[in-house]
Amino acid sequence: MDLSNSSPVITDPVAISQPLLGGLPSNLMQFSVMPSGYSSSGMNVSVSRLKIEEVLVNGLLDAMKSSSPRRKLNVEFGEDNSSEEEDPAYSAWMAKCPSALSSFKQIVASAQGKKIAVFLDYDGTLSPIVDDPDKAVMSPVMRAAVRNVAKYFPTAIVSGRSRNKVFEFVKLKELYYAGSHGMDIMASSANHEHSAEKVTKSLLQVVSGIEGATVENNKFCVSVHYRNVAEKDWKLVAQLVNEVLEAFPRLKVTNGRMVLEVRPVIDWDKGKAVEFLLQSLNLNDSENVIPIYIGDDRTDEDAFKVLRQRNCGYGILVSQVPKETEAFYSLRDPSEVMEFLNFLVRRKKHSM
Ligand SMILES: O=P(O)(O)OC[C@H]1O[C@H](O[C@H]2O[C@H](CO)[C@@H](O)[C@H](O)[C@H]2O)[C@H](O)[C@@H](O)[C@@H]1O
Repeated sequence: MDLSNSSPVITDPVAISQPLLGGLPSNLMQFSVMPSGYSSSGMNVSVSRLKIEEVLVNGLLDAMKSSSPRRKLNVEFGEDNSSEEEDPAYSAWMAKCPSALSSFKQIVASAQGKKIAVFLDYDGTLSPIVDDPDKAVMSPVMRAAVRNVAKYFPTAIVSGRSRNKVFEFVKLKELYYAGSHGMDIMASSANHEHSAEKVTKSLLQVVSGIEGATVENNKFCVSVHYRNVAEKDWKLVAQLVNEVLEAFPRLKVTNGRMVLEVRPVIDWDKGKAVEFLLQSLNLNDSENVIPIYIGDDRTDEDAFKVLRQRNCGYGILVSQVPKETEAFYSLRDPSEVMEFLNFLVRRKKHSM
């Protein structure tokens, strides 16, 4: 992720022509992007690194939310959350961000005569959050639901994981994949990967003494997981990550669901990735295309925001707790995501 030698984000014909992306139109091969706020000299790094203390506080809040009793009901399928709406705070939030299932009729009415494009986050959206990131598998029924959706609608996975890794979980060749928060559809330089390897090595060294801390190399981004670390050690994890990053001024850290995500300081995120995919897939006609983006994480907010700003399509937040969001609708958990995807397919078949 040493960004000093090359443009940070340019089309990589090798990367985008890989079979994983499956049949991208040829215009994608010519598409290139130079994000704003960046100069190829590498001097104009305008995004300041989040203070690690801030990250930690956010992380603590996140952890508190994640470990709430509501989350404990979050078995992937078949749980009874019928008392959910009785929580006044949740009900108030649902009034602002209604269920995409109960609002399904409105959603399809607005999509009448238009083409739907589906964008899906992976962790927490298609697979339930689990303690071991390597075991975040997708259930066969969810895979079948996503496969069916992709039969009728252009469908992309937009994940914080590396593209290859998320493909190993999803295993569907008919989808489009954007990994490393969208950087893995188009990042060009081998330097990025080289730097990810370097920082991964340093991070592994420093957290090796902390029980439960793990480091995951996501090709252009690196995740430091603290889900399985005793709470008393979280601050230490954060401090150590911060110290390592002192030597990598072109990297920043953001906080996810009990994970510190180290990524390049470039103006690129899941929102930009969605815009890129819409353009590349000839789906940029906001009059006739309705993009639906489903995700559970802070990084998905960038994509929700893009859809809101374009005034076309819908962000759907997966959450069992009220959250500030740019999404229009909500779903409680992956089981509801699956239900929503199945509804889309059923409705499509019905209208044919
Ligand atoms: O954009 P996503 O597909 O949601 O990826 C975001 C991060 O997801 C993974 O971590 C999260 O899920 C793990 C498995 O359920 C969980 O153990 C961890 O606490 C969560 O933060 C992934 O491992 C990270 O690398 C991604 O950045």
